[in-house]
Amino acid sequence: SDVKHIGDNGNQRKIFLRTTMPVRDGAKRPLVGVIDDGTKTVRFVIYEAERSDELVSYQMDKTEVQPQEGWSEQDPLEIMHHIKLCAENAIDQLVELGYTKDDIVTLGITNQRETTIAWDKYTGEPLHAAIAWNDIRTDSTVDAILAKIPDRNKNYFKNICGLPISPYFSALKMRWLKDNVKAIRRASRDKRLLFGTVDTWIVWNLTGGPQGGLHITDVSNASRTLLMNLETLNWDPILCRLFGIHRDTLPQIRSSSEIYGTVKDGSLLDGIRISGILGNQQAALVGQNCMQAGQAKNTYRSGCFLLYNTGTRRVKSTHGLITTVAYKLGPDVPAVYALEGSIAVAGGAMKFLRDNLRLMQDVAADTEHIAAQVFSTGDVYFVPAFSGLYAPYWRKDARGIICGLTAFTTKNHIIRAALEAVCFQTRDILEAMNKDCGMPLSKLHVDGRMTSNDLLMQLQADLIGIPVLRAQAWDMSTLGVALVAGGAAGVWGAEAARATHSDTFLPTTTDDDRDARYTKWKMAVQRSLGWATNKKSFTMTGQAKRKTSMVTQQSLDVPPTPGSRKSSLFDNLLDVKLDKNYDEEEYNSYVEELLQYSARKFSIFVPSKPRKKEHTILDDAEYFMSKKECDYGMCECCPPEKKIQTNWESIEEIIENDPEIIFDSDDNPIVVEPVRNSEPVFFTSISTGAANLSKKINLDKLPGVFKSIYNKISNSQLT
Ligand SMILES: Nc1ncnc2c1ncn2[C@@H]1O[C@H](COP(=O)(O)OP(=O)(O)O)[C@@H](O)[C@H]1O
Ligand SMILES: O=P(O)(O)OC[C@H](O)CO
Repeated sequence: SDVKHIGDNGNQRKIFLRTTMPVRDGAKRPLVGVIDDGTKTVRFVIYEAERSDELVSYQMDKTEVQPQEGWSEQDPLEIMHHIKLCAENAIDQLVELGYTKDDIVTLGITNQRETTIAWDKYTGEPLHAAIAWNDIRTDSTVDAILAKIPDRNKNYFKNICGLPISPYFSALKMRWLKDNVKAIRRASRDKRLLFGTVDTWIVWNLTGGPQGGLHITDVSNASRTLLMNLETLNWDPILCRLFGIHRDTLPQIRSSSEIYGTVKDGSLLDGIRISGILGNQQAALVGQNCMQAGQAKNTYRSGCFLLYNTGTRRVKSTHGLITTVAYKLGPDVPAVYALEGSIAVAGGAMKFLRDNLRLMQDVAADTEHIAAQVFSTGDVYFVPAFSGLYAPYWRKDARGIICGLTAFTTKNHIIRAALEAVCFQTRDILEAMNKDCGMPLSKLHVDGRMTSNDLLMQLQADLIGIPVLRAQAWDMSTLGVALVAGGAAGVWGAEAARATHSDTFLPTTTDDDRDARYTKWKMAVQRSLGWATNKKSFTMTGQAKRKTSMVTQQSLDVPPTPGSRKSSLFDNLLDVKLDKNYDEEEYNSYVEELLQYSARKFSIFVPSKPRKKEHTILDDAEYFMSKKECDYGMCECCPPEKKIQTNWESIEEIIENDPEIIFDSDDNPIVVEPVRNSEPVFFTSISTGAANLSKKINLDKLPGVFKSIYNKISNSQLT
């Protein structure tokens, strides 16, 4: 490696450690083709086996449709069309290099995760546009689901599937499709409905579609649906019932690396095997060679996703991260898990500044240059919570803000603040990861198109205080899946050449400096929370008066009689016919037990504050803004000793304990405040099969009936 010191750029001193790229040795090798369906683009990339730099590639942009604010759709047919065209164009380039299509021995597929497609099994026709991962139309679907869950706790099923209930994940999109699209309900009734993430749609079409196409997915994609049990690696019956998704409509879950089948679609790819599937962020983890527990990578694209390999251990995050399957390298080997911090908007903020505010013309060419015109953001902070905040906050009610503007602020400051927002969000994730894993990360591997921005990389190192190692190429996802597909096809050995990093960015700031800036970032985040109330999202999505097939919150007041469809909290759950694989008796007791714990027995612990009839939005805003400066010790009024403390725990607690604003049937806002005054009692011993439910209970408010039920089930003496 040679070391380069690059002169001052603003006040950023950049330090690179450059390693050399792998050298091609001239020998002809088997080829591995990769289909990469991203949010914005489709690519077809071809690798020579065991070589980490791509041989040829071809890319096409996709059409993103936004029929309403917050909605984001894609055309499933366009995805298949682009895959074929990209493959043809990439294969054309092979000829000039002395290869032919027949040298491609196998295919891998990597894809945007969570994006959901529904189609007709017999005609192959999509029944609706694909609902993209970042679409937030399911806001009210989330609320309807939460209304069925004790304390409206979005993390209630995290023990089972690793995820919070959020519009991000596929189950919500499937539920929305069933609730809102007649054709889908009809197809479901006629047993013609198939659901899938994009990998499933692609494989089904490539392997014959209506003529015997394989309806499969891999564990990494399945773990993003909110329907997969992380332990059994299969669809979880309780979750399927909760969301009202029948297992017959879901694909079979397979490993990430095995020969699934052969292309049979009459295209140029006909006859080639398919042997690898990975969600694009998990694929980047493999591509970056973060295959040991304790290694992590961050991919900066439209969104930003930090994955930390935890080996075969499922680490449950208590700090807002999600647990996901990283990969499973064969049907008979154990799955490897990861903790993930998902950031919804990273590069997307640059696109927003270009397209919506017209602050620049070309993101790739202009961002770094413009941001480097100023030494700092001038205390401007930009929280790009366009569709809420994902990890670690999981607040769908957050919205974007730019704060700290003065008459001195220019577009240079704002663009720089957008870059810093990506870095601060990454620090949010690292803080949570360090707490969950108990050991701070010592370096961060990065990739993704945004990493070509040197200023961003330097700011990232400065704001997290550890070295940032940039991968040799921006795209590690296609390399990762080429590796697992090549492995299953026997052409890519485990010890073969993997990607190496090419540049290292070292931190140049002090701890105090970065902590002070981070405190300001947290304050900005605080101000973005609670902006989008349910009322707004209802108006935005035009669903205000829509009747869903979900039970409404009112039905919580009906005492559940297990087995009775009408009074059951899990009304629509019981609507779904029992799968023939279920043991009916076991199943019924399972559901019954869940009902016991999910019904109003728990919900009554939501504080029943007397409703102020005259409550207005302004009162709520006042609440949000009150005492925040003091909470951070940054106010004018507090004694100096308070000001020096920055207690991250308490800040997180404040965020966690923020009130949520909901609206009653007359559209009056109600502030739902979490219980704060009394000590919660924690017990975890209620075992309900796959669901291991635990609940925070306020003993003072515990009614006698609950105590008897609890004592009966848990065989203990709660008095
Ligand atoms: N030099 C750059 N500086 C900052 N942002 C960039 C730069 N180059 C690309 N981006 C941003 O990175 C994202 C590109 O990611 P890409 O991989 O094409 O998208 P996707 O995540 O949709 O697959 C875009 O949102 C773009 O705004
Ligand atoms: O295509 P990307 O890079 O935007 O990836 C999106 C993620 O997979 C969403 O979870």
